[in-house]
Amino acid sequence: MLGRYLKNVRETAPLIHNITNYVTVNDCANILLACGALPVMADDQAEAEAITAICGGLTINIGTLNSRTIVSMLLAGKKAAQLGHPIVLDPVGAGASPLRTHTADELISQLPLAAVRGNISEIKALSGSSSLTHGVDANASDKVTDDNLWQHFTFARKLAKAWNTVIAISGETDIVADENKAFAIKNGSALMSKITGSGCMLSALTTAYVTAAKKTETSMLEAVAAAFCTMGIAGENAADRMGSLDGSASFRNYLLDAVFNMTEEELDTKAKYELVSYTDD
Ligand SMILES: Nc1ncnc2c1ncn2[C@@H]1O[C@H](COP(=O)(O)OP(=O)(O)O)[C@@H](O)[C@H]1O
Ligand SMILES: Cc1ncsc1CCOP(=O)(O)O
Ligand SMILES: [Mg+2]
Repeated sequence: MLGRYLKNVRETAPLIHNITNYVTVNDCANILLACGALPVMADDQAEAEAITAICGGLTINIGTLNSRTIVSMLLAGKKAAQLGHPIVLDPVGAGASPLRTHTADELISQLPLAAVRGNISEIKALSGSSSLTHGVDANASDKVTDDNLWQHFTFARKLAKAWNTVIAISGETDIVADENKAFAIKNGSALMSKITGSGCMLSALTTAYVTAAKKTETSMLEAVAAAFCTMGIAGENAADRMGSLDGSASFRNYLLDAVFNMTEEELDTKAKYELVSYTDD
């Protein structure tokens, strides 16, 4: 059932505006091209609104935020909201410094977000729960496991309701939730945490999928889950390709190749998830 969301991306080829960090910007542009979308990176306040206006969706990634780009994020976000374009926020490093946490809080309170995609420590830091973000990586003590899965479903659901968005938490087990339903996704490879950018790429991919979902009037929640399964399956396929002399640089290339070569059928058959619908309040 998720394969059609990849088809939607390839058929609509959405142009995505990314205000993102200078560490992984090239990977984000390439993964958008690999899935069938088109990227444009633009973070100057003099053009942020104009670029947003010609695009279909917006990614805001605070990975290397600064006082200049924060203004651009808000300008582009407000323009996107005015035009009804989906916005995905990646709160990279929220919890690691007051600037990151306060900026992410401000973006969440001022913008209508289609999804907030972060690792568990970033999302916990923004929820007000205690969390020790490990720089831009999740802290091992925050990990989602089979034993605490239901606690995290409840946590994500409450936050989705409070922020009126899809909460998309990545890790070995991903959680993608709105206030009514939640996916627990088990695709992926441990090698994905050995490269920088797997989370940023996933956020850009998520923007492509939700923008295509908006254009085709399909489900936002399922679109985010489809982006997560695409990334996870791509990680598995890339890991399968690793030779004896391959390391993290090859893995990064194989990951892009795997998204480029992903088929709708593969997404349907290899996606590993549990879908929970809530019946109570
Ligand atoms: N140990 C793991 N096993 C399987 N997949 C993983 C693992 N760690 C991360 N991933 C995958 O890597 C991608 C990025 O997630 P994550 O590392 O949590 O983001 P970030 O880089 O923002 O911290 C997601 O698709 C996630 O499912
Ligand atoms: C290392 C680093 N520092 C600032 S942004 C960034 C990239 C983070 O990328 P990801 O969250 O996808 O690993
Ligand atoms: Mg990240």
